[in-house]
Amino acid sequence: MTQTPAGPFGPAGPVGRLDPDVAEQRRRVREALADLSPGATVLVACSGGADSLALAAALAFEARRAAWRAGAVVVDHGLQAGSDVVAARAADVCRGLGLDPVEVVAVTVRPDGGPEAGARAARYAALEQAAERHGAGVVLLGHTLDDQAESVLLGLARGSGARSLAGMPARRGPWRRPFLGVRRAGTLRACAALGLAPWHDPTNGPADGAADGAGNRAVPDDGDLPVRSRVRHEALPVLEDVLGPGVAEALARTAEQLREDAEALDPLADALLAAACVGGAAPADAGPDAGADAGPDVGVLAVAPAAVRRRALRAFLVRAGAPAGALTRRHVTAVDALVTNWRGQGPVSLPGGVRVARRYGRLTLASHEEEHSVDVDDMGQDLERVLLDREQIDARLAEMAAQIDADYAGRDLLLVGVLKGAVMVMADLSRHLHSAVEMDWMAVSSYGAGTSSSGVVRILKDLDTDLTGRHVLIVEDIIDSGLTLSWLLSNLRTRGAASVEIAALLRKPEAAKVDVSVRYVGFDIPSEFVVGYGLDYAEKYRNLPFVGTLAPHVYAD
Ligand SMILES: O=P(O)(O)OC[C@H]1O[C@H](OP(=O)(O)OP(=O)(O)O)[C@H](O)[C@@H]1O
Ligand code: HPA
Repeated sequence: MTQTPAGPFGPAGPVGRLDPDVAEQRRRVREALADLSPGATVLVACSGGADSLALAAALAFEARRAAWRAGAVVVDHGLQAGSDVVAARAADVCRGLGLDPVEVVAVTVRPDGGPEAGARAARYAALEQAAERHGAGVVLLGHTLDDQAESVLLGLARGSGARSLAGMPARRGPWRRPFLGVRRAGTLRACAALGLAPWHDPTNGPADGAADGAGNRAVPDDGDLPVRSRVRHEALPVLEDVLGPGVAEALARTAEQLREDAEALDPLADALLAAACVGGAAPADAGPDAGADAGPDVGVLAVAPAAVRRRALRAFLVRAGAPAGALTRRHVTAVDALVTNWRGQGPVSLPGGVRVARRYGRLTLASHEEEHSVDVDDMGQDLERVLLDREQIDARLAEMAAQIDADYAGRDLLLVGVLKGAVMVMADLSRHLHSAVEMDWMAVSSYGAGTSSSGVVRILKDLDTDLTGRHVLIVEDIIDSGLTLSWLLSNLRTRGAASVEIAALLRKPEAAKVDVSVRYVGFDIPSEFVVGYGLDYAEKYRNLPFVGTLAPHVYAD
């Protein structure tokens, strides 16, 4: 096929065989825009570097054939002296290619989050506005296979997840990247074949075609070459040398595979989050005054595969206001531990001032005032898992109190607490009662420092109150073997009480050695040794605000 020359920057190359790189790049643009109708407006983001210049040339050529209106936007980031001159020159080249409209947009780069991120944000915002101004539904970006490979390598080195390793998509919203399968060297060859002289960004290292596909200006790192540029010029060539050619292509393929995986997993994560949020206000719905908004149910999240659950958590955190770019795997792992490794830990602080706590079996957005009143972090190391959190306990005690109020209506009630374990239950249960009750205390012991009942109950402190004719309710933290309460029940019944009943927060049905009739039970729990909320191991852990099991190392010590 022969070409007609069309000026120094014209769409056609020198007369003769069509350059294979030019042909391939035009084909890629044609395929990327196959859905556009004649008359459609397309813009190309052009920095003047080889990638975006080759893309601009391919677009200009294809636009003529397909009768699209094709223009270019050159973003001047103002990060280097003379950047306006470089931008004006790039715009001239685009005009020379026959693109119209062509405009230079100067942007102010905000340094928050680093100059590179700031430049990217400013550039995309400017391109979006330009697309709107010109009625363009599509903006072409010149990222190449090398850009993709560099991103994947950087991501791998930083331990990123599949979402960021998946690199840049060929299409999202108005953005299209026709050159993701094109090597950077190919854009340089195409420019040479077309007689185009690309601009070389000095901060990008040795001359190779300069800024990346979307006109990204790399920003010097400690006065050194930017990291990305070093990956390009040092790391990738070394890898190709050691592993053989094709490393960049392989990395780009990895991105493609991970993108497919991410695309399959993201909807599953969205569905999981939606299911977990049923019954609670989604964080987005919560008003600004809400101290703690009901978030996803940990029970629903916990049974999901880790890959889906962690994605769902990430989505929850981003919706709650944590900036996606600042959320690392470490953050998500800490929140995941609230779901899968709950040891009563306090709220997790995240970027963007977001704080997530676990309350009432849900992840909630915690306000700063809402700290745990007891810092359990030291004791938390000794715990294996939380069996009942403080909210579950409190809710159950309120129910039990309502029942007790109803059952004893019109009668004077004497609560007998069994020291020491029942202190918390007595304090919280009695405060949920609406009638005026009396309290007395007994201290008995059957466990000492061990984890199983000796069966021998000793009275360490007896009651001060005469039980004759009294309605007595024994308040206990736990019924394990039942030996203590069985003994206590018969002891108190010999004292002339009108009635003696038991209210116990916990009961271990599988551990019962004797049958004890308990009128009010908070929770039946498995036959494991538990601590917290009054329950001790060798006198420790009584002050934990929840009930949990101890890690094996505690017993081993
Ligand atoms: O059903 P059982 O197997 O008899 O166990 C239950 C008893 O054990 C605990 O007391 P502990 O003797 O440990 O004394 P404490 O309350 O001072 O911790 C608990 O407070 C019960 O009173
Ligand atoms: O599981 C328990 N933990 C602490 N104290 C106890 N006393 C009886 N059972 C227990």
